[in-house]
Amino acid sequence: MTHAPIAVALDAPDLETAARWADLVTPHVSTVKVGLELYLRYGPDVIASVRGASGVQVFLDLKLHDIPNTVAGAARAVGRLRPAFLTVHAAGGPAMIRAAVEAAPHTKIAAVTVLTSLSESDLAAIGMAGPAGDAVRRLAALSVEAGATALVCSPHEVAALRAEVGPDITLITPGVRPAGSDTQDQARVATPEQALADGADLLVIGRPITGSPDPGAAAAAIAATLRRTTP
Ligand SMILES: O=C(O)c1cc(=O)[nH]c(=O)n1[C@@H]1O[C@H](COP(=O)(O)O)[C@@H](O)[C@H]1O
Repeated sequence: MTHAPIAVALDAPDLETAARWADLVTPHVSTVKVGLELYLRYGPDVIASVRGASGVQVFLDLKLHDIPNTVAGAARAVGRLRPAFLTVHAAGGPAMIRAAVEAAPHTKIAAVTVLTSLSESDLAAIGMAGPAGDAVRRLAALSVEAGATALVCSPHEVAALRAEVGPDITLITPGVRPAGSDTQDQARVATPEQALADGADLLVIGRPITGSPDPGAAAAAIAATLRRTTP
């Protein structure tokens, strides 16, 4: 059975829970994602714990955002753990993105464009020129120019970005919710089927899977809907 192009966000309060979720979902998905909550609590050891025996691909989501020299040092430090992806904020600018790319040559640097939790009115409040689609395209173009080989955007922008950046850039979409499920703190959302049909390569899904009483079954169910979407 092929693994669905899903990165399960292991946003757990403790390592035991994260490792259990990882064990349950890895038969069904390609990737597990370690974010700030786990990494700040447990540090590098968390990567080996969630990779487990399966050797599943690990996405390290630290959303680095600092001056280029500091980001280079941070990317070098975690690049040794060989995550498949490492996130940086595209708003850190081209020199920062390039510094991360050069410091972690074995990892795909994924530039986060506009957080999926932000609405048009949030963009206005922080003084970012919108609409969101335009901001995402602007940030994506400068990220790719700076050497990023992956981009994080919402499912709303993925079709336009695919047309803009071509087939070789990995497009990653959080803000994914199965039809009828709670959007929680996400603002720009779509279903897994829609995100995939619009050109996403990897769907980041957390609580719809990990909040389920049976995360393995939830991951398998979403994976099955994606198999029906793929031509
Ligand atoms: O970089 C990310 O993964 C990310 C970027 C973004 O714009 N929005 C976003 O939700 N994420 C992450 O994707 C995951 C979404 O989780 P759920 O909302 O529970 O599906 C969380 O771990 C977020 O940190």
